Amino acid sequence: MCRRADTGSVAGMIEVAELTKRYGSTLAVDQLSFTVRPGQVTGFLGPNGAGKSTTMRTVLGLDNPTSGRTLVNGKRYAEIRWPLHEVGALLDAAAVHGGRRAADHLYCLARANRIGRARVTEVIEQVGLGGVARKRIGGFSLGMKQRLGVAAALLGDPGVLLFDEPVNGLDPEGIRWIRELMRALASEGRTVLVSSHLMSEMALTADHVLVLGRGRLVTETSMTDLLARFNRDVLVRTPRPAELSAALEAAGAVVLTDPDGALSVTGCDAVAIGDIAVRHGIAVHELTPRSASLEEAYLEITDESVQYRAGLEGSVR
Ligand SMILES: Nc1ncnc2c1ncn2[C@@H]1O[C@H](COP(=O)(O)OP(=O)(O)OP(=O)(O)O)[C@@H](O)[C@H]1O
Repeated sequence: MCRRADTGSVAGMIEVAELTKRYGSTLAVDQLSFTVRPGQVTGFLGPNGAGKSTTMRTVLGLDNPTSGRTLVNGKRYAEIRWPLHEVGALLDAAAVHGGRRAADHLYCLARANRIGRARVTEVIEQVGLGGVARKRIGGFSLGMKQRLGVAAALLGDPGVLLFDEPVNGLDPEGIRWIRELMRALASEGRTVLVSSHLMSEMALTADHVLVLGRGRLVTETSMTDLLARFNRDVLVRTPRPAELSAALEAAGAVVLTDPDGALSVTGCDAVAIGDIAVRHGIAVHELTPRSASLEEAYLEITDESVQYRAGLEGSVR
């Protein structure tokens, strides 16, 4: 069961406030603010180099902000007495000591956080590594290392979890396992923040989405709203295209005629198009709302951010 820190209304929350991180002349994160809430999977989306890992590393106290702050359960990471009990993370699964045995790696972490050996056995079983617990990590596949990383993240039964690109390099079975795990953790009331550069991946896992572009928050929305925003047009097939086009245009729609005679209609939804056709006594053989693919939608959003920034750089500053 999920343990909760006694921190009032901020329990289970990740708060990023006005976070800026520079590496020399590189502005990795730029005045970034958002809050991640419990009980849902929050997707942290953005192209490579957008600043997702840097933000996560800062939340986990592995990097210091240039300015601004990050809080978990209302505290800076460094102020959390037994961190694994409050926040678990899977960052770079490959970054483990290959000479160690899997169980010993987890015992070390457990001891440092006052966690008993029984819990180590429990998480090893939970992630499906029971059969290789005494084996050296050096011989593990990436998928097994990923499972070991997840075991480490779950060790203290934390209410807040961060996963950085967790499906990278996994086989289909491993990918499904990670997705189901994240959904299960959120349904237990935990806060789950997961980064990805793939919109299609997020569509299958996330309830809520933060989109990052060049270190800035480009958009924050529910996955349902994001999908709805990218309804593109309605495909209409009719034996009387010229008459239906005229009727639709008279109602304010924009109508394009495809080479095969089908109509692409914007500015009018499928229901309104159907009603107009009936009013004019025109038969309709197909009426299909079309939306941009998720990847197209994502490219459109992140592209907007690039243009916006280019515009800014060329203006008042
Ligand atoms: N330790 C570092 N030193 C110098 N520059 C860095 C460092 N870490 C990140 N950066 C730079 O900061 C920017 C943001 O990188 P970051 O890894 O946070 O992005 P990301 O969205 O996680 O992308 P990716 O999916 O490729 O990891 C990039 O330009 C990157 O090159």
